[in-house]
Amino acid sequence: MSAPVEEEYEALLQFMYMAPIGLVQTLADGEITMVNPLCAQLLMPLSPDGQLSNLFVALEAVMPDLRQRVQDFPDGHGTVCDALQVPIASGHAGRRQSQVLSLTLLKLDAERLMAVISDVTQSVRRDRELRQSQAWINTLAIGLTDYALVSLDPRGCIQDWNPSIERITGFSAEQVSGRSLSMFYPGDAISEQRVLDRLHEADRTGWSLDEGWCMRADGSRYWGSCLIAPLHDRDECSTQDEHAYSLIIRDVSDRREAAEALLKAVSCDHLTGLYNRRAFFEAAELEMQRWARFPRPMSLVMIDADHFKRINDQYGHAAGDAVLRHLAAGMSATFRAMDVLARLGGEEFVVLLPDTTLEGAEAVARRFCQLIAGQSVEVGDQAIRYTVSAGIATMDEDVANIDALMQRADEALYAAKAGGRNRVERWQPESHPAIAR
Ligand SMILES: Nc1nc2c(ncn2[C@@H]2O[C@H](COP(=O)(O)OP(=O)(O)OP(=O)(O)O)[C@@H](O)[C@H]2O)c(=O)[nH]1
Repeated sequence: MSAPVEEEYEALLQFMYMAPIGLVQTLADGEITMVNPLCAQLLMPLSPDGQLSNLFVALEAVMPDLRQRVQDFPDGHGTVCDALQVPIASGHAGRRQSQVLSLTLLKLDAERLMAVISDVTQSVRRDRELRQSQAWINTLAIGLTDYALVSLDPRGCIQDWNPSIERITGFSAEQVSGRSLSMFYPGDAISEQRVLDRLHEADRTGWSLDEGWCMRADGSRYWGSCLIAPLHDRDECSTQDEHAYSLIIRDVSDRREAAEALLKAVSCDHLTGLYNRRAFFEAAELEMQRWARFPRPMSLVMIDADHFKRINDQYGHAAGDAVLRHLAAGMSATFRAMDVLARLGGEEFVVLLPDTTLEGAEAVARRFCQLIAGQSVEVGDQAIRYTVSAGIATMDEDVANIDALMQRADEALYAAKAGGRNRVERWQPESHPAIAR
C-alpha cells in the first residue's frame, strides 16, 4: 500500500472506531474482522460464549435466520436488511427491560459484509407510547357517548366528528359536514359573526365556553355546554387554512333542569313568561360585556301599550292581563331567539337586540307595532283592539351602561307617545344634548 492510501485507510479505521454507531465488518460466513467499541458493547451481552468472533453466532438467539438471509441474498452486493428492528427478550443476559437494536446489513462483495447496529430502544418506546396515546384518545373519542367531539375549520365549519354527534344532536355525519357550528343552535340564536367572535375568543384566551339552548335535527331543544379550543397556537400554523378548532358539545339538560326550575321562579315574569326586570338586567349585562369585547351594532327597543289604563277601566283588570299576555306573545313571535325580551313592569316592555343596527331595530319594531295594531284580543265575547308605541336607541361609545341606553330608548318612547302613539321613534342626539355627549 502506498503511503497516502495507507494514511487514508488509517483515517477510515479511526472513523469506524470512533463512530457514534455500532459498525462491524465480517467475512461471508459471519467471522468478524473489525468491530468498533460501541458495536462490541451492544453485541457482547448477546454472545452465548462471551466471545465476539462471529456476528451470526452473536445474534443467533435473537436473529436465528440471519445467516440464511445472507446466503439467500441473490446479488453480488447490496442491502440484505435495512434498519431491521431486533427485539432483545427481556431478562436476556441480565437485562431487566427489553431492548431493541436496529440492524442494517450490507453485502459489500462476495467476501465481505458490513453491519450497522444501534440501540433504538428509546425511540421505539417513544414511538410506541405515542401510538398508544393516540389509540387511547381514539378509543375515548369513540367511546364518549355524552360528548360530541367536532373539529372546526378557521370559519367555524365542521370538518370532522366522533360518532356521538348523531346521538347527541340527531344530525348524521353527512348532514354536518362542511356546515357552520351555528347549525347546532335554534333558528337565529347565534349569528355567523358570533361564531367568529367565539373562535377569536378561543384564540385569545385558549378556550371559549358557552351554555345555552341547542337544537337537535328533529327541532327539539336541549341545554348544551359548548367548549371551543384552538388545536394549535396561532403562530404554530404556517397558514390561516391550517388553523383549526375543536368543539365539544355536551347535553347538560339534566343538570340544567333543576337549575332551570329555580331560575324560572326568579327570572320569569309570572304573567307573560318573558324575562322579568331582574333577569333582563343580568342578561343585558352579559351582552354589554360582549359588546365591550366585540363592539358590534346593538340596539334596544322600549315598548309600551298605549292608553292601557283605559283598557283596564273599560274591560276590567283580567282583560288587561290578557292584553299584556297577547303583547308578550307578539314580541316572542316577532323578535329573534338571540334577542333579550323582558317585561319591566306594568305595561312596559323592553327588547335588547345584539348584532342589530338602529335601522334594523326600527324595521322590526315597526313590524311589531303593525302586527299589534292589526289584531284583536278575544276576551269572553269582547274583541279588544289596542296599539303599542316604541322607542329605539343604539349602542355607541358614549353610552356608559345599560341604564344609559335604556334612558335614550325611554326618551324616544316618550317622543312616540307625544307624537300620537302607535308609532316608533328613534332617539335623536340633537334633541337631547345632555345625553348626546
Ligand atoms: N291589567 C293590568 N294592568 C296593569 C298591570 N300593571 C300595571 N297596570 C296598569 O297599567 C296602567 C298604566 O297606565 P299609564 O301608566 O297611565 O299609561 P297608559 O294608560 O298606558 O297611557 P300611555 O302609556 O301614556 O299610553 C295603570 O292603570 C296600571 O294600573 C298588570 O299587571 N295588569
